[in-house]
Amino acid sequence: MITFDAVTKRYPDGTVAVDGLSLEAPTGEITVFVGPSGCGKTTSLRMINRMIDATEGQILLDGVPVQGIDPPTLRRGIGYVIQQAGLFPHRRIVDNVATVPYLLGWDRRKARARAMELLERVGLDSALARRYPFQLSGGQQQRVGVARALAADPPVLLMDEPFSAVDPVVRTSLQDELLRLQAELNKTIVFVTHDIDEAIKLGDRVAVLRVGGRLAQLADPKTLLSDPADDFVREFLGRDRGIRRLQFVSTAGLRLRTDLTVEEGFGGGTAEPWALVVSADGAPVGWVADARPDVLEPFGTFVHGRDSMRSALDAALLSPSGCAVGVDENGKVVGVATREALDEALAEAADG
Ligand SMILES: Nc1ncnc2c1ncn2[C@@H]1O[C@H](COP(=O)(O)OP(=O)(O)OP(=O)(O)O)[C@@H](O)[C@H]1O
Repeated sequence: MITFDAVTKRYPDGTVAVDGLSLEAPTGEITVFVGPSGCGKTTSLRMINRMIDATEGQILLDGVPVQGIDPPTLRRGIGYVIQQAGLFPHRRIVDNVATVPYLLGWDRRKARARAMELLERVGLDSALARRYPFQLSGGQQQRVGVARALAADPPVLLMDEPFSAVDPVVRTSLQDELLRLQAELNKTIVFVTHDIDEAIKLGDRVAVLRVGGRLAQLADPKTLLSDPADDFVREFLGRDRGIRRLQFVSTAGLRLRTDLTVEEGFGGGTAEPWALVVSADGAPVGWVADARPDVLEPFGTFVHGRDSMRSALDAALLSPSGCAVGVDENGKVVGVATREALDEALAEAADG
């Protein structure tokens, strides 16, 4: 656990970057620092590994003040990932990843074997190991950055806007990869971003900071969206807060109808204006309207019980029928969520 205890950082020119910050980043969880530019996120992060020293207050690592630990020893237990990866340009990828093991005096073979294992872990082809950083895409370089930070298996990982220099598609896959890795590794991660969506996706807990380095709110993402502490947090969360909150509402209780499907090739219809055509192996094929039985209309699916209400609503909006198709993990239709059922579930979500 990382504890900030009334931490203040005043730079020599008088700028107060962080002001009386107290919070805990629990072991094995991702704590995200988010806030507008200049609110002290990077300063707070760098005080953990003593790249910057606090002016007042203290930071404790599992109860031990970091101030009392010499920086090289401290940093051995703390991986650090920054924007644009910060790789050494003249070292091959494998040697970039093995940097810390080399510093720790591991023999070359063992360090390289560890690097190769990590490259695979972060989803990189082993053929890339012999390349130099400039021969990799931005997204691949970020993965190498993560692999390098994990090389000595540190219990703590500090990540400073690690994914903000890549395009949105790559960014999403890097975020997914981090969550997958974290499910296996259970590191104590402190992650800095200015992107509230990234914070909500990745954080077990999210600390919203305001300029001047003061904590505006510390909460899990669901609470943040449903119960922002004040106008600043509400504004920072953005306009579609209500919709985004639905990503934390399960579809397990969403009522499905099974009488709105027809088997492909059998023709006929249902008593309703719309019927969902389903293939012989159970996959959805398309919607047909009463009035135009020969035309297949588009559909949207969600995995019932696994995906969120946000996905179900999105699926409904993709189809002129206004209904969302519930499928199982194998993509087979389990039922249809009608507008009424979605309405009911949304009303419940609004109450809860
Ligand atoms: N070395 C320094 N000397 C003086 N002021 C500094 C120094 N480093 C940062 N600051 C100031 O401290 C405040 C917090 O900076 P910090 O980099 O921690 O913010 P941030 O939230 O990470 O910002 P961004 O999202 O723009 O990276 C800013 O006002 C910044 O200008």
